[in-house]
Amino acid sequence: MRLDVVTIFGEYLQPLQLSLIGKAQAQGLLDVRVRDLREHTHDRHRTVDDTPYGGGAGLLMKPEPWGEALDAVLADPPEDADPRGPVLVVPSPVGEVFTQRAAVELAAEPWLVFACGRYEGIDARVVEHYRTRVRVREVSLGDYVLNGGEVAVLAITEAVARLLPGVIGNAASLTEESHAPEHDGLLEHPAYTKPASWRGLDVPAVLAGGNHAAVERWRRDEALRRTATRRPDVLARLDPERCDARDLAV
Ligand SMILES: COc1cccc(COC(=O)c2cn[nH]c2)c1
Repeated sequence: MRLDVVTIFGEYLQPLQLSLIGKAQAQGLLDVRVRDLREHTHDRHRTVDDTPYGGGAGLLMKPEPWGEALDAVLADPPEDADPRGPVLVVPSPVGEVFTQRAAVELAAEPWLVFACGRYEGIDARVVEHYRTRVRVREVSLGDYVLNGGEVAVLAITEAVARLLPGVIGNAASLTEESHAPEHDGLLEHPAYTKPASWRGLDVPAVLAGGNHAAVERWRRDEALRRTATRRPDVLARLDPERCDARDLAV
């Protein structure tokens, strides 16, 4: 997968060189290219922002540098690019809330381009213009505001890259975690490892009992119970076709 990131703070993306994502790059599973938006300014002060029309506090990112930067990115596609071009991902407080489903969708793309907004955001015409040329997804990590999109890019990139074959050693673990479609998006059950007793707290006996059907039943019950108490919105999405009577009794 090819990832292009356009930003004025490239150093924020350094963590992508570490650990699993760094290893994925070394293995050629990921090709991360960071582009400095200021390379696409031509005034002495390398200006990327200006005051908003209609007044209001703060500054907005000007459209021209973004147009030049994104055109330069699109002019250099990877060999395996989709005929529709990349998905342009714009982290933003006004975006669709990012979910594991979105991570799975983005992980299927050969090419993602991230636009990191700063200040109060990017002139609306940038997204408007690029919607006519590529698929654009404005994505929010949640109902809070960051100073820029870079931190969101780190989170989205990690969520997406770990789904790529070969990035995570044990692919089986991907299907057993919270929000995994294979588990109906439920929250994961509590998990335990040795010792069997710790500070007077014992591992639930069923887990050491060797009865795999009982273990699976316990895990499903706990996942349903946890989801019902902490994320009723997720439980509400549960496909009734995939529940048995006992599921609904929990
Ligand atoms: C593109 O316009 C803007 C404007 C303001 C901040 C940002 C950075 O993203 C976020 O704040 C965010 C992402 N998910 N949740 C919050 C982008």
